[in-house]
Amino acid sequence: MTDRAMKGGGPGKSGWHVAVLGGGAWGTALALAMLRAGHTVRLFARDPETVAAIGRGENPRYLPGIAIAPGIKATSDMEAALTGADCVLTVTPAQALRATLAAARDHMPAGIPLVLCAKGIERDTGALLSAIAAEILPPNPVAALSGPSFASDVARGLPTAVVVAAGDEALAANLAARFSAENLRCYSSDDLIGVEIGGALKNVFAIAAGAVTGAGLGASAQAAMVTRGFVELRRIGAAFGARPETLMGLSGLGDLLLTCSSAQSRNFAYGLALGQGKALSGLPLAEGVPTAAIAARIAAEREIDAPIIAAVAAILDGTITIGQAVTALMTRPLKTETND
Ligand SMILES: NC(=O)C1=CN([C@@H]2O[C@H](COP(=O)(O)OP(=O)(O)OC[C@H]3O[C@@H](n4cnc5c(N)ncnc54)[C@H](OP(=O)(O)O)[C@@H]3O)[C@@H](O)[C@H]2O)C=CC1
Ligand SMILES: O=C(CO)COP(=O)(O)O
Repeated sequence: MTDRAMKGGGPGKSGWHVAVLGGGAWGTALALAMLRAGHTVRLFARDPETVAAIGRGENPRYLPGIAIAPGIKATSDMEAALTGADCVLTVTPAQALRATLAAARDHMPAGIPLVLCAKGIERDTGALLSAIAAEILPPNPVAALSGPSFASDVARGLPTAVVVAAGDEALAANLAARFSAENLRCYSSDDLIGVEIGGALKNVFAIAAGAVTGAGLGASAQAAMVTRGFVELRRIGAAFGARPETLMGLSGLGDLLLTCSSAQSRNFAYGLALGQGKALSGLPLAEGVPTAAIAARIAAEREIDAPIIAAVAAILDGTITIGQAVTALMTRPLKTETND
């Protein structure tokens, strides 16, 4: 761990200056969580209206009805957000991470940890977010924060558990200790890739779960899809070098349970609309849409058996209907149940 990444570490932690990049639902919720954990927080939002709203103590576009504490200083000035930061949380969508880091690069303090909080795989390249960070900001150690955590729950201070992962175990433990607060319990992990894969792929199955519900396919189909989807998640995880036990944890099974069972999930809600044949334009961010396409490509290229991911990708690009996908999945050759 670098000196900057360790600064002020150890028992009796002192507050950090935390920069949060992204003024959407999750960025705002994490800013509140960081404040509660005893840090000073600057939040970068590219939209001046969001900055002004946070200044008034609200973010009605992304977290309606939730009061934003005055301690959160919002700005559209990247340099002002990053100057003097001890740690940066990147909370723009996965497909925007490259642009966010490029905009931050010239102002990023050397050696401070970057904590990736988006969930996805880059659509065009197949890169995990940690690989993008390492490419654009090689001097900064990288971590990821993931797990079952709806922004509105965290913003309200409801009890939530997440996992903070970094290749450097000591960094992960330091970040987890610093981010934890009364109602935010952060576990640590040194399986960065496992935690990233779990968070990214669960979104694809959350879309599928919403579609199963929306199309009225029944609770049995739902359970079968989530179970077999989890097998696919672990197969792709294994191909990336994720540890199987990581995927049994919060960022994997935990996040699947949450987002495959609740219309509060935007990915589930997207699938629900799809299953009901409703319009999809104008729906909130559904990270599983680009991730389904690239995950299907990765699975095909690496010859990983992932028929549900392939079906979700094909439904989303309009190649097949939900009905055709169900028929294809139900009529695959019978086989022994293998769960790996
Ligand atoms: N919401 C949740 O419950 C959780 C979300 N996450 C993950 O966090 C990530 C962000 O999600 P969330 O905050 O909910 O999304 P939102 O849609 O609520 O907010 C996205 C934010 O990113 C900004 N943004 C979008 N595109 C760009 C860009 N190209 N450059 C700079 N800023 C951009 C938006 O700015 P603008 O308003 O100007 O468009 C907005 O501030 C996702 O990967 C999601 O999976 C993880 C856990 C929980
Ligand atoms: O990742 C999340 C909760 O852990 C949020 O899920 P959605 O992006 O589907 O709302």
